[in-house]
Formats: sequence, C-alpha cells, structure tokens
Amino acid sequence: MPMQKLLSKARQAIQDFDMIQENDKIAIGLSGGKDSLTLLHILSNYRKFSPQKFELIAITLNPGGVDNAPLYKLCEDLDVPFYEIQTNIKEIVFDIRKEKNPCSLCANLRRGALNDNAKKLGCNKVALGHHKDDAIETFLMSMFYEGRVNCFSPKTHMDKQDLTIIRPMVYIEEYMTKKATKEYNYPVIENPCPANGHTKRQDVKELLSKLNKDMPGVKKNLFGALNNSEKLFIWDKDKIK
Ligand SMILES: Nc1ncnc2c1ncn2[C@@H]1O[C@H](COP(=O)(O)OP(=O)(O)OP(=O)(O)O)[C@@H](O)[C@H]1O
Repeated sequence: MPMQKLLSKARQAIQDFDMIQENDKIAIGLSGGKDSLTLLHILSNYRKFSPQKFELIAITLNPGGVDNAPLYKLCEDLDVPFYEIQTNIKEIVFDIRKEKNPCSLCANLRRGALNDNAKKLGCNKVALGHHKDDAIETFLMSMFYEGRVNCFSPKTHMDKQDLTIIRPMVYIEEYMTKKATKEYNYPVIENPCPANGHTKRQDVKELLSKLNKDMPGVKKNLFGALNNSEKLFIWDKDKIK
C-alpha cells in the first residue's frame, strides 16, 4: 500500500472536515494495533507538507502488563515524542467489576484516560485510528443494538475538556491498514484483551463481509448513506402529519 494513496485519502478527510489548524498539538492514540500504527505513519508524513504547521505526540495506554518497547523505537524513528501511560484498566474491568460486557466499560476508561493525558501533555486534539469500515460497522451496530441511526463523527469537540477528537482515516478502508502493516513491517503489539475477536463488532464485520459478497456495493452504499445527511429520510411524525 503506497504511502501516497494513504496520504491522499487522509488529506481529503482532513480537508473535508477541517480537522487540523495551525499550531495544533495532536496526541495520536497509539494502541499498538495495525490501525493506529498506520495513523502514526500517515500523520508523521502528512506533517512534512501540511499547509498548517502542527505538533504531534503519541500516547499509549498500557492496560497492564504489555511490553510496548517496539513502539518507543518506531516513534523515535518517526520523530514523534512517545508517552506510555501505565493504567489498571484490565484489573478494573475483569477483576474488580467482573464485567459480562467488558467492551464498553473498557472503551470508556480508555477514552477518559487518553483524553486526560492528552490534555495534561498540552494537546488540543486527539487523533484516533478509526477507519471507513469501523464507521460502516458502527452505523449498523447503532441500528441493530441501540435502535437508532448513529455513528461517531470524523471531528468532535468535547466542550467539558475543550479537546477536539479527530479521525483522519475515515476514508481509508481496513484492507489498506492491513496492507500497510505488512508492507512497512509495523511492530504490532498483540492485543492482550481476552474478549478480542469475540465481540458484537466482530459479528457485524463478518455479516457485512458476507453481505458484500452477495450484494456487491453494499458497503459503498452504506457509507454513502452515512455521508448524505440530506437524504437520511426518517419517519418524522411532525413533518409527515
Ligand atoms: N491502549 C490504547 N492506547 C492509546 N490509544 C488507544 C488505545 N486503545 C485504543 N486507542 C485508540 O482508540 C482507537 C479505537 O480503539 P479500538 O480499540 O477500536 O482500536 P482498533 O480499531 O482495534 O484499532 P487499532 O488497530 O489501532 O488497535 C485506536 O485506533 C486508537 O487510536
């Protein structure tokens, strides 16, 4: 996967949603997974020719007991200051709260810790590694499991913390992050989570992949629907009556 193709898609999303401003200090949430490693690589390159000058750092939250040494080395090579934060998220989720559905608590704790640390380190933005397939899956999951039409936004301002969350990879398909990981030999850190791979998201991912084989274009159309807010016709009783 040539860096040029990744950069062109990221640049388009950054421009479409006005994600980066002059003098931003952006913290990349670096989990050590393929997606945020791709994001780190993209933003460290984008920084070189971006019309807006901005600063980058990477933050990794260690849920407990993970060896993140390879991430130090990569960030050094890419000239991105790296901060590893030790947390007890694993202990809280599995030993203290003994969660039956651990994913949402874990995601909330990670989000909170990432934002707090970004703020402490002087950042005004946090960049996350969500990509196009994540968006389509989230869009469907919200309908399937929550009964509402919803998805995360490419850019969200958190008023309470005065922090903006950006997702520069929303136009990048997951297969591209897989290809980049192989091609550039990213040091992927094994996800230590016991729930890894047995999640609702995984079920929806598999369903979508099957649907896309039977009905080619289904993913493209779902992404189109997400981007076409004017045509998101909903049964609004007040408008119809
Ligand atoms: N432990 C962590 N430390 C820092 N950032 C994180 C961590 N876990 C998740 N993030 C950030 O939140 C994003 C979404 O988290 P999620 O668990 O859904 O990851 P993912 O889709 O599997 O991506 P990745 O391949 O980067 O792990 C990640 O792409 C990353 O930017």
